[in-house]
Amino acid sequence: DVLAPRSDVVCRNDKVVFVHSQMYVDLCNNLAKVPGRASAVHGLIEAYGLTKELRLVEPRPATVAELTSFHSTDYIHHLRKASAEEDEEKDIDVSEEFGLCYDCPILPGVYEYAAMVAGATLTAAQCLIDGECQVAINWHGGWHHAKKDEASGFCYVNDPVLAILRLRERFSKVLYIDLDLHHGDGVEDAFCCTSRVMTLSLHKFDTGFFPGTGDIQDTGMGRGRYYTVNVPLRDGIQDSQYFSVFNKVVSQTESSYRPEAVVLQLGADGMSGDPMGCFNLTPQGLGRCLELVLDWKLPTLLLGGGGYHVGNTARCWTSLTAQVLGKSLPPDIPEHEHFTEYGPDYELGISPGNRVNHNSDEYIEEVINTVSENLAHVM
Ligand SMILES: CN(c1ccc(C(=O)NO)cc1)S(=O)(=O)c1ccc(-c2ccccn2)s1
Ligand SMILES: [Zn+2]
Repeated sequence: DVLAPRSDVVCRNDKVVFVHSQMYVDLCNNLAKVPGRASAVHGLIEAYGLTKELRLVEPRPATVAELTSFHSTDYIHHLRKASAEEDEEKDIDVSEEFGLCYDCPILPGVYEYAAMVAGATLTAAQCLIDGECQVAINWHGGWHHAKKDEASGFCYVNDPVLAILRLRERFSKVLYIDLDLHHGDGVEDAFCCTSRVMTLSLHKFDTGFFPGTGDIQDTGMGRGRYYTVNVPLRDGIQDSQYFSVFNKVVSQTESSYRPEAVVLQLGADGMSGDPMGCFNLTPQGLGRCLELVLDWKLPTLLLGGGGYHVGNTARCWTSLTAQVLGKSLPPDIPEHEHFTEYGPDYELGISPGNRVNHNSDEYIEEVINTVSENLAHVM
């Protein structure tokens, strides 16, 4: 049965679902941490003619009931109330209650934004459950730090958790893979005590680096022991080493866990040139990771996440969208509304920087061996 899909969800349509509407892009443009990124991403995907190859599905906002399938009612009600208040009425609420301050300020309309992002990710997950597609994409989702009752790290609602909970209604085992520069702590916390969801995160792990969790010995608790996998990495890692550790760890994870569906968070803040300035990856490196997951032919949900160089994030997610479609793209950025974002080279490719790599081969070897020993307990 190696070739047979592992679940009885037969995909009736091989079109890739791409959740999109202009209103959704506008909302994300204005309220996400990276203003204007949403339209740059969509603009480049459209400029390369990929939207014609995709099945565009309009998002709808998540309901309170859907949001509170993970988040607390108090938190969601507070978010909705605070979001609705006009500036002048609102006493300057810098209370740290619910984490709504500093990195996650209460901006007018932030509730509508968060509910729409969550609704978009749930729309994508539903298409997979209904067998409408094998791959569904929401590049404006992937907000992996939000906790049950707390906004965190630019994340107000944890849409990956909501999607996994929805997928679990249909699939007995769901694998979550997080390739953002930062540890996917909110998703790990949500599922650390269950073996029904396996969370695997490759991320930078270093003293004082946000969020500070995700060390290699954090492997889950109780029935979830060994179903949390953390791959802590250092600054400067490049595609080849990154894919090498990804390939070894994720292949062993898939063969031992045998998931029925996959959620893949593809935050682009590990790209060379990102203002975070940590990893030294290119879209080719993430693309090799994506290829490995797509080869499993499982229902797969692709999400975005971080990515603070607008042009490079659009380059990355456009390249990955083309890869899902099996299309190769011409190297020169097509003329379009956001063309100036791509200067001075105006090319699709991103080259690695010549930065110091703090991941020795010995370190990588040791990480792989430790993770492999832990995975031996997974059945
Ligand atoms: C709130 N922080 C986060 C949280 C989450 C992310 C993220 O991308 N998570 O996936 C990024 C920064 S933070 O304190 O580390 C930072 C805020 C601003 C940062 C920054 C801004 C410009 C250049 C480098 N770093 S880091
Ligand atoms: Zn990040």
